[in-house]
Amino acid sequence: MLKGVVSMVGGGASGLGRATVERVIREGGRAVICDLPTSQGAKVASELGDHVLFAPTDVTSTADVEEALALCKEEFGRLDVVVNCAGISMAAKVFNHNKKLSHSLDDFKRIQTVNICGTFNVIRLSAALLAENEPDADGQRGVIVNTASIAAFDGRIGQAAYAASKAAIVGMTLPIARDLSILGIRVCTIAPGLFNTPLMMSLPEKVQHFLGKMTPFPGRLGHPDEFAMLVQTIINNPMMNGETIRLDGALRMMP
Ligand SMILES: CCCCCCCCCCCCCC(=O)CC(=O)SCCNC(=O)CCNC(=O)[C@H](O)C(C)(C)COP(=O)(O)OP(=O)(O)OC[C@H]1O[C@@H](n2cnc3c(N)ncnc32)[C@H](O)[C@@H]1OP(=O)(O)O
Ligand SMILES: NC(=O)C1=CN([C@@H]2O[C@H](COP(=O)(O)OP(=O)(O)OC[C@H]3O[C@@H](n4cnc5c(N)ncnc54)[C@H](O)[C@@H]3O)[C@@H](O)[C@H]2O)C=CC1
Repeated sequence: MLKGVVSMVGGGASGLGRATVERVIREGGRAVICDLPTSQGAKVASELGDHVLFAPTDVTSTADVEEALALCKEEFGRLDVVVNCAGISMAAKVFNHNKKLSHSLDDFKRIQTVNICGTFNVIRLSAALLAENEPDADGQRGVIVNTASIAAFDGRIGQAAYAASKAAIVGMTLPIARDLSILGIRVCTIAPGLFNTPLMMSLPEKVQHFLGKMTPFPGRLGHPDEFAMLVQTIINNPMMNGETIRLDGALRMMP
């Protein structure tokens, strides 16, 4: 049950973030979708009804995130849960001998900026609104769930930039949970394996096929709502804090 819970979902217009918004609404909560102006955020919000708002947001922008938080407070009066799903990916070898090509430094920086700095920016700005909540019997005021990837641990050929960004999210989970514990805000990270989303579909067919066969059980891509189910579990279990949870069907990616 997420009845009455107000959430803000970075990257909520697509894939895992959208599935999270849909589950929050199904379970009686409300949501603010924070996604790019060019995303499907407005369409998704209108399809899901009055309990969902769209805040055009680049998660790397202080002004955008502050505006999204102000909209949340104005329209819903509070914020209980932040889910950071916004993220991008790219693949390139650090040096491709076939093509005599070094990895673009700009591409490397772009991935870190969105995935690490975007996640950090949403956390650092939303903590104040979460902290305004009346504490529950445990003293809890809010929950933050971030999204890493199994690439943080099993990064493949071509995934230096992406894996680095996801390992950083894993690395900052515990210190941020420690920072915010005094306020009663829990922080966890999910490291998904392979899920059937538009981002995954951007992979070359050969890589998708190769990886899909790799998941021991179930031998398939995950359904985005299976990610959202774990978000709900984290929200509902007061003892889950400061940890990264793999959600991957026992997949350990090969090189
Ligand atoms: C249109 C390209 C878009 C790429 C975007 C990638 C987005 C990744 C989405 C991730 C979504 C989130 C998923 C997640 O968090 C969980 C995961 O991490 S799933 C793992 C995803 N896997 C990857 O990201 C692998 C990325 N690597 C590659 O795609 C390639 O290695 C790379 C593009 C970096 C290099 O390929 P290429 O330039 O072709 O290198 P070569 O010229 O050396 O290729 C020689 C030869 O070998 C084949 N090959 C190269 N890399 C791989 C590989 N990783 N797996 C299988 N085969 C590979 C290549 O196709 C050539 O074969 P030919 O027969 O000669 O064509
Ligand atoms: N699909 C998969 O198999 C896996 C995905 N992940 C991670 O899960 C997260 C969600 O991925 P998917 O749902 O698959 O991708 P997706 O591409 O379907 O959704 C990502 C959303 O993030 C938004 N976004 C991108 N940059 C943004 C920015 N600067 N500000 C605000 N929003 C931004 C996009 O507009 C999009 O709506 C990503 O962080 C990804 O790295 C991790 C492991 C596996």
